[in-house]
Amino acid sequence: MARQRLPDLCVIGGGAGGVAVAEAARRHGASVILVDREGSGAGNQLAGLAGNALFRAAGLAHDMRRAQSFGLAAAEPKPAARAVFEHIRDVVTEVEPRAGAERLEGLGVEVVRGEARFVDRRSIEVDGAQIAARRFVLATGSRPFIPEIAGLDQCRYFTTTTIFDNPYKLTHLVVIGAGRHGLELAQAYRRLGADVSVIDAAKALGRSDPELSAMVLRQVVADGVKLYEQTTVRRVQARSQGIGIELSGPDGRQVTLDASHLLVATGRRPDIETLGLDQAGVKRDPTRPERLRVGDDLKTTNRRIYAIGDVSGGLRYGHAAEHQAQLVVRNALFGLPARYRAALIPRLCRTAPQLAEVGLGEPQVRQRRRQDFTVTRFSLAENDRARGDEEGHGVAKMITDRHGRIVGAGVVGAEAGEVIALFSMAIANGLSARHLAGFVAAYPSYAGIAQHLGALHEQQQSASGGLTWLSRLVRNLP
Ligand SMILES: Cc1cc2nc3c(=O)[nH]c(=O)nc-3n(C[C@H](O)[C@H](O)[C@H](O)COP(=O)(O)OP(=O)(O)OC[C@H]3O[C@@H](n4cnc5c(N)ncnc54)[C@H](O)[C@@H]3O)c2cc1C
Ligand SMILES: NC(=O)c1ccc[n+]([C@@H]2O[C@H](COP(=O)([O-])OP(=O)(O)OC[C@H]3O[C@@H](n4cnc5c(N)ncnc54)[C@H](O)[C@@H]3O)[C@@H](O)[C@H]2O)c1
Repeated sequence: MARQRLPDLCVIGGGAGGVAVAEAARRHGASVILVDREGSGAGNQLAGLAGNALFRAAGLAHDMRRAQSFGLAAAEPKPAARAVFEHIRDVVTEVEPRAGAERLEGLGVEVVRGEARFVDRRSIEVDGAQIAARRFVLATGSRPFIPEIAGLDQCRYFTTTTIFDNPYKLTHLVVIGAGRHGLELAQAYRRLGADVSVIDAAKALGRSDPELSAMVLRQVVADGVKLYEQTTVRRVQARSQGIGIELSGPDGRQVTLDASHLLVATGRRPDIETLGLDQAGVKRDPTRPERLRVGDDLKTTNRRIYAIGDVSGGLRYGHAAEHQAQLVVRNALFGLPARYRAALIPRLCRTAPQLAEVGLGEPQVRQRRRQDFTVTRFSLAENDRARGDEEGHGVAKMITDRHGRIVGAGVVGAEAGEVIALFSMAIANGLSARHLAGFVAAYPSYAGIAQHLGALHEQQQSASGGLTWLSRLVRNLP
């Protein structure tokens, strides 16, 4: 057995979260070993980047078709599957080195390629070599969850990551799972010319505020995606040409779809099975054993081992993993308190229109004591930038507590992912609607939506009594 090493931190997994921990810890002078089974330091984040390139191509195709609304001749984009695939590959290849092992090594991180497995509470084994460390950070991400569907194991199907490796034309893409990933991809491939059907056993975009998700679903269906909700996939069958997919609808009606390709987008699960966690004393969540038991301080049941990013079982976003990385480094290196607040993490669905949410939504508020909260709404048709861009179909909602403090927001519309950042910052800093009303956004801009919501809230509060006595007093002054 090779000699043991004892760094300050050993990070397992070199994706979004692991790389962020390693970088931050090195900046503070800590010794860091990062172990990754691919050795690349890329993880699933490149899938996000590939998605972005695909959605941009799909957005352009859509704009070409609707160019007439802007006084230009509309044109059918004639997408070429291979050219779109090459575009996506080029974007990823350009960014990849920034996440790569060489850059980390340049920063002084020791990168070890291999599969990590705990041998006891303080050490792992990688390819026969043992590494003990003062602290470990689990950042192994997640893997696709593949449901048990009769015949699925006999079929070729894409997952939300492998679909980007496909250079061929998708004639009829059937997507199982209408969560965020399934719908984003369904709409994009539809706009790039494929026939697309999406099936969900429950409600499409069921994690989001239904009022907001309904606006997205309307557009996705208007684009020509066929949506089957509350529908079970009974069996899939590989045929000499394509795949047959047998469905059973909410009314018990049976339908068979003829697909050229199948995408399984039924969610993901933390990647923990091969880590030997029992040896390390890291326990699973008893109510959801596919997850770890992780506290707000991001520590597992072994206090020397943290879990961040997808493997921690919370919101699965690159920015969540990076935020958690900063908290862990503060705690592990300096003993500073770290408390992860999921309420600060923007949740973005990159359909068109985009759907972005942060903190509490209206459905959660309704479940709580509703009188303690105010929901302020603003139609994007009132925002001159959205109107000018022909993007007026949308709505923004802000949730405030009884002191006017912002506790949540949701936006459907163009650039929703940018607008939501203002609300995320407001929540992080305990700001209230008054602060939003008082900031100045450029005209015309989508950022103005946040300012308008703040101003609306203030007007509504003053109309309901708060400031009326003051205005009466001022009017009566000589
Ligand atoms: C298709 C797709 C699109 C997405 N789009 C977005 C987006 O637009 N915006 C966004 O914020 N998020 C997006 N996400 C989510 C985002 O990619 C993840 O939340 C993020 O990458 C999580 O970071 P992580 O560090 O937890 O895991 P990852 O980035 O997945 O990294 C995990 C790493 O751990 C390694 N590993 C696993 N097990 C072991 C082991 N035993 N030993 C050694 N190494 C191991 C893996 O090789 C991998 O490199 C997307 C995800 C997918 C799948
Ligand atoms: N508001 C939010 O909290 C929010 C919003 C969007 C995205 N997100 C994040 O994005 C992550 C990834 O989203 P995702 O789309 O990969 O997963 P997901 O879990 O959100 O969606 C998976 C979908 O697949 C469906 N499904 C599962 N098994 C099925 C089956 N056998 N047949 C048919 N349908 C089936 C589910 O009903 C669900 O709608 C989420 O886990 C979450 O972290 C969160």
